Amino acid sequence: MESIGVLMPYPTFPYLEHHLQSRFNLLRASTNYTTSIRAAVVNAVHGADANFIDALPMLEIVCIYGIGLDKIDLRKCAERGIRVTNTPDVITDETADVAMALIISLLRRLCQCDLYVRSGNWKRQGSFPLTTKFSGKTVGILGLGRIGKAVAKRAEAFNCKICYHSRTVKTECGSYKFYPSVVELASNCDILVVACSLTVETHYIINRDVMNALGPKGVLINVGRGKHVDEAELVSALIEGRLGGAGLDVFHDEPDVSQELFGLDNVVLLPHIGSATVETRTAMADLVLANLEAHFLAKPLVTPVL
Ligand SMILES: O=CC(=O)O
Repeated sequence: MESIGVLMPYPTFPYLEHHLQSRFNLLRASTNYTTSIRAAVVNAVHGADANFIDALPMLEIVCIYGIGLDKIDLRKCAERGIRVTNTPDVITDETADVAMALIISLLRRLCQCDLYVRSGNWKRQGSFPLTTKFSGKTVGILGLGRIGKAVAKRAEAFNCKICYHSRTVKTECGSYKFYPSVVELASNCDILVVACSLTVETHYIINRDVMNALGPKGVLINVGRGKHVDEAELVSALIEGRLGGAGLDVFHDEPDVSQELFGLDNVVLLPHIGSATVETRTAMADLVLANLEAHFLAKPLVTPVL
């Protein structure tokens, strides 16, 4: 397979680059090589749009090093008969762990606590102000797919009540209460976790009405995509005290983050680290490699999208 041209348009993870380089003809920029490129490895954040795909006439497969499909022109891939794979399952635990970390950091104000100790304020000013308990709260989950279910399982271990809104009722999750709308879900939970995929239907699904329904004591956690949330409305809701807090791993225009959020005490902001551990990124890379090899050996793809 050493002669097969595989394009990786931007750096990802040295382990993946090393294995691609040793097994394929790894090309890092498409210029001048377009006709020899038969596969592309992209991440979920930059994706593969119509221009990218059009520039590669011999492209047979797009392997996403990630799960989100919102930046991939799936219609164009389908038209051209280009196969698409992503890396589901292996990122579930990690992303759910980050959701839990955001909830606890936000409610117990762990970032401020850390600063309190480091700055010497503990010694100077005494005990840190009281915070909010997490165990036993009601957790509402938007999107009860793999990640949503993993968040629910973790929250159950904290004696939380679980409710959700999804496209369909999940009969296998009978102990979780289903709400037919996001506003109803938000009205009936303390913590709302966004764990659905970004589609035309879920774009800005967290709008002013949802934030108002969640209310001054409610908190929003987003481990999905920034564009699930109307970020300008979120800033207003937090500043005006209509929403209690937000824990965000994803933003509308990453890596640009609304500056107003920096000045707020009731937010925890992470740089899109849902799957960012050595263990998970290695498992994701192994899946990319397995899909590429399966494709070029004419075997069934391991995790096909198309
Ligand atoms: O956000 C990350 C992904 O979609 O893999």
